[in-house]
Amino acid sequence: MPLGERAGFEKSQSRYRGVETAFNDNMPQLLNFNLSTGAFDFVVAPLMNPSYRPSLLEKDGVLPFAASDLVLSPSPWSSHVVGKISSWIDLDSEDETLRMDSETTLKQEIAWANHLSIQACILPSPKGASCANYARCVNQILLGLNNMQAPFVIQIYFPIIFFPFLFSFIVAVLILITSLLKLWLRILLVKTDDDDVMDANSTSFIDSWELWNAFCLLCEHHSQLFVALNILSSLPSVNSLGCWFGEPVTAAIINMDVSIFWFPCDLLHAAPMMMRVLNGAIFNLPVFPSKWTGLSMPVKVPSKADYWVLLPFNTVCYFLLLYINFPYSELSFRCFTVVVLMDDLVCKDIPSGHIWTVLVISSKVWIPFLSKNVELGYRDFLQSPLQPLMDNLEAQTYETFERDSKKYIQYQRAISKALLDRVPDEEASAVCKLPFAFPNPILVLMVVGAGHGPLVRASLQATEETGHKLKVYPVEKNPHAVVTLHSLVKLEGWEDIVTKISCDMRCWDAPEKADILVSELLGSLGDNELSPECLDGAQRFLKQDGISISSSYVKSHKDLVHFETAYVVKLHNVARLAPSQTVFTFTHPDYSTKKSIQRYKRLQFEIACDTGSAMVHGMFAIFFPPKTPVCMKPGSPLEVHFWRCCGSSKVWCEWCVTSPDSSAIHNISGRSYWVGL
Ligand SMILES: C[S@@+](CC[C@H](N)C(=O)[O-])C[C@H]1O[C@@H](n2cnc3c(N)ncnc32)[C@H](O)[C@@H]1O
Repeated sequence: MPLGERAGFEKSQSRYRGVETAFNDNMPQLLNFNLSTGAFDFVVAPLMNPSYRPSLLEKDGVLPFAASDLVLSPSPWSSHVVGKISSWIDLDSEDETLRMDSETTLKQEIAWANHLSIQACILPSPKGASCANYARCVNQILLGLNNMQAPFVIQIYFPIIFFPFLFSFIVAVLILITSLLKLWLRILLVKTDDDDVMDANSTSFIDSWELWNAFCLLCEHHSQLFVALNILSSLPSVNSLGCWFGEPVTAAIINMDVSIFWFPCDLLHAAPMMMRVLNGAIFNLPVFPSKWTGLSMPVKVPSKADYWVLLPFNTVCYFLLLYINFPYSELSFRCFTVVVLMDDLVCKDIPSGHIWTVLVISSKVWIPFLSKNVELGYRDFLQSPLQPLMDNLEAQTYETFERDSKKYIQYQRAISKALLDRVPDEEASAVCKLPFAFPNPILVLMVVGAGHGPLVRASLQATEETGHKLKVYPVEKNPHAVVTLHSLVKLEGWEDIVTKISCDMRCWDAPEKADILVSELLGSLGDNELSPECLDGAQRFLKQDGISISSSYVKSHKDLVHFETAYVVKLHNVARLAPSQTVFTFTHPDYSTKKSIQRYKRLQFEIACDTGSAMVHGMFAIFFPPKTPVCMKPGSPLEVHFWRCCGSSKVWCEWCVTSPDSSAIHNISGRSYWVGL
């Protein structure tokens, strides 16, 4: 269930705005006051009286600690309230009474939030660098939340069988139960080199990411634990900010007073001026004094469509930004949404225009970027790579390939160029002008691994574009795909031009040689669909001066078995710590006699010093995980070794890390992950 209901928006939490309030016993009034204008969708409210201390109970008998749950029906609790855990709690305090009070209060507040079916609670920031006891209690709570879920589900499924009419009720309850309470840990985003930010009781610096990482490790990276970044008036370096993009950041709490704005990064230099112009001219918003825009802070959002958030700082109220980082969001790039989080007392001092600024910007800026994006369902989802040589792909897989229209456009362009290279325009037109019947030269093109035929279509479209004539041989070893190919040829009336070949390209006895050999066997790693093996087998029927498309490619980028396997994954929630590097290169055709398709490469990745500490969980475009994540200290390089090994029935990779520390060699002899020949 989303935090609030907002008409006209697609359903993703990224659209919702909240306002932070002081404790108020009268929750209906609090909601009415803060949500009635439509500016906010939910409140971030303390659930317990801040004066409550368990140790004082016996003396003063301070009960009840909160208002009755019945003041609201379950639905508003769940969709309009985020719980704010008491900020005074300090579970790592030297003071035993405070520590014990903190633990009891934390557990009571979470249990109360859970009872109210609240979706999320914001936990206060750890008070110092040492947070082991805090993390231990949070981990216990998270474990308890999970355990609470199972019996409910069993009880609920049971009557569905016998009482189908209860279905709608049951679905509603199931939704509540399956949306487990999430915990957002507030972390102050501080610069590692910021002299002002010191551990309260020692001289050591508190690195925000290290603090979060330590907490998260202690909680075993629990999936219900998120980070809410509290951005202060000075930002860490862009590189160290990048580390957060690999973390489950659900919110950023920002001290600021007016507005935020988005700019494509190439407008960055003009940003402060543009911000004023756009505010006034396009969005019809208040134009703020230039001294505010001068304070703008660019936050780089490292994504495909790099966008920047500009944050004019002035500590009056808090703005909370939620990542649009949900796998099913329809937005095609990573971005933030605006959630205003401010104390309602402070709120009174802020002209309403400022709130409207946030409202209008957040509604207008999102809409142009909405797009149906086929990759969204695959984000951050680890998939075992396909083995199209050994296995026969399913129809659905071909359909997924075919949705990548950009790929086929690029192929069509390459084929057009190859056609022009083989028969330049002048030559073709000279042939046409001859007085006697002398046919245009007909080029031979072979699509090896044709699948359902999208590359055959791209080839024929290229002939229309260039006016050249072609004879096409699609070669496909998957008999099911050949059936589809057959129908396509018939349906399109290509029988005179296209001759289907149903066999493995490595053993096909071609009736003639090809001018152009087209293939798409790269996979995510360049060679994991075994293009070197297949194309070496196919180059027999490419003319000596023929053209291969693609012609060269590089390896760009369980227990034991799962950590010795490469995965296909559309990485989205990721911090890219260093630029990608070339690993292996293959060239086609390759007539050298002493060639080997085994490879070895050692690579060093330099990570910018101002990145701070970081954790490496994997490498390359196809994801190779190290068995144990590699902890990087500022300034130390990552050294990895990579081997491509070939046997008589399989091809596999082995890899290891040798710096900053040495790992074992992964996947030795292809014991866990290999590609069958
Ligand atoms: C990645 S798919 C590409 C399919 C199609 N060209 C496309 O773009 O949709 C690779 C195709 O090559 C076929 N293939 C793989 N190895 C082959 C071989 N040795 N001989 C013939 N076909 C092969 C697979 O069956 C599969 O259909």
